[in-house]
Amino acid sequence: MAIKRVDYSLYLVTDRSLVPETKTFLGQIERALEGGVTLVQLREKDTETGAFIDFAFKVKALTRKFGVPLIINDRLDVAQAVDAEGVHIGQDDMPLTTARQILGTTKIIGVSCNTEEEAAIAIRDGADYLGIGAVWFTSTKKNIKEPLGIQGVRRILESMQHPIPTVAIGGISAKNACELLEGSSTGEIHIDGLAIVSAIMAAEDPKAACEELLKLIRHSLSKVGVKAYNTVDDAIQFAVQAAKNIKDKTPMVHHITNYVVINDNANATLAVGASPIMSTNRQEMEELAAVNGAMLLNMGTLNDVDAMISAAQANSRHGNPVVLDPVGCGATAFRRETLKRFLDECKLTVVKGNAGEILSMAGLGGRSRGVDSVGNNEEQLMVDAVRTLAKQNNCVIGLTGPTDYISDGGRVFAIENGDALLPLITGSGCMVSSVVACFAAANRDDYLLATVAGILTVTVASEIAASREYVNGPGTFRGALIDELHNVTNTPELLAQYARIRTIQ
Ligand SMILES: Nc1ncnc2c1ncn2[C@@H]1O[C@H](COP(=O)(O)OP(=O)(O)OP(=O)(O)O)[C@@H](O)[C@H]1O
Ligand SMILES: Cc1ncsc1CCO
Repeated sequence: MAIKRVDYSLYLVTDRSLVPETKTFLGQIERALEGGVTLVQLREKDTETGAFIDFAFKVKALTRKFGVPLIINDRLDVAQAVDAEGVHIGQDDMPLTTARQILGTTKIIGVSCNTEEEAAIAIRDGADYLGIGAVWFTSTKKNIKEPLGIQGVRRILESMQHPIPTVAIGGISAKNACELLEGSSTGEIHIDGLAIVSAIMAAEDPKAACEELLKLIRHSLSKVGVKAYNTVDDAIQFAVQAAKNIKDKTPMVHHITNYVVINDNANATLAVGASPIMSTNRQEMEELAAVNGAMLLNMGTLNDVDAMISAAQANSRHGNPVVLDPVGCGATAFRRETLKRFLDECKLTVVKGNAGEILSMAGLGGRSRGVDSVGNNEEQLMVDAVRTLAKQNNCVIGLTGPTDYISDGGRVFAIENGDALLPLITGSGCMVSSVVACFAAANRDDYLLATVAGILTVTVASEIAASREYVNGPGTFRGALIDELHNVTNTPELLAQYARIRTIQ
């Protein structure tokens, strides 16, 4: 997946032996996903490799649909075969450093730890998260050492000099979830989520069980000071800092864009403080990916689609965000097929299109007219489209128009900024995508908020540009827009001053 901020809150660890007789293993996992689990670890101890891979593909199809990362226990080969988002390894499994060499930096690797020393070594060797346990004795794991209890978990948290995300595991249920989360918190460090086996796998109704657990976990996490980054204030603060980060990091943003907008895209990229490179030559894709901050693909004037796909894949291998602008994607069979290839063959971080394009992607076609926006539509339709597409494609979806809607499948933001001159210049949407790519390049911790920040920057800049007295139509506005992209990102407090953002539940 395009790695977004990983939500460790409710982490399902599977165990097929616990599934009630009247239920199926896959059905239990699907119900759990419906109930909101935020991460799934497939743990198969006695399944033959072929059968394990077959089953893992089925689980991957489900986790992909729900936009949840899939982690494979112990078996790197299976994780690679199904392109899972990561692996979880125990102390007796393959060493972390070897696993990292094999999987690279873009995959999540979690490590089980039972002591302060094990935690320190896993952090030193680059684990993405720790599974701390067993907290209590449990029927699902036989040969466990002395259980840690709540105080043992707390001791490990206290010992962490460079904290990374942690989940607790072992005997956890709705009965002890809050006590564990709140009791192990040190005030500064807390566990980020709970890994749960039997309370979900053996449940008669895993969906209801997960909903209850998630409510308890979220409540306790907010008590120990976890921020969800889902308010308008969060988005605005993020945007202000994110603009500064572009200027500090000056990331390179590789564009394969259309020939109508190419110069405006390069100038917009420079104006916000990033560095554009507009190469289309296959021979340098890999080398560029190694030094690149983000990749932008734009479908406006499609030429060498294979080169675009290999460039996107090279960037994903290097951990770079990939932004797609699906220009006119519903207009012709060729564009529909090309979009499908991008979705199937690339790991897209953000897809940003106008209303017609995004609705067409959501199967609500017929509303798309060439590369133009359809104008006003029901808000609910737009919100459902961005949220569902984000879940299905495991990425952030941005839909632009008079109001812009952005979702990562959970959170949804609406932006009301923007001047009516924007749709009168060709490629204003393409410029938005370029700027989103710049924000994503320099702000990799939350791609939803980076996308909000990118769209906000262009729309605020457009309002300021339109108000300049020398602007008297689309031509002068186009130049002024580049000026104001530069000014707004040099004084990003303007974003906070002008922002008209809403959250949608
Ligand atoms: N009527 C409007 N009023 C204010 N802002 C608008 C309006 N319509 C679009 N915008 C803004 O203009 C920008 C481009 O959005 P739009 O949906 O027009 O893109 P697009 O159709 O993909 O453009 P293009 O294909 O020309 O690149 C977005 O930032 C959006 O917020
Ligand atoms: C007009 C046009 N045609 C293909 S791309 C493009 C620019 C808007 O995306």
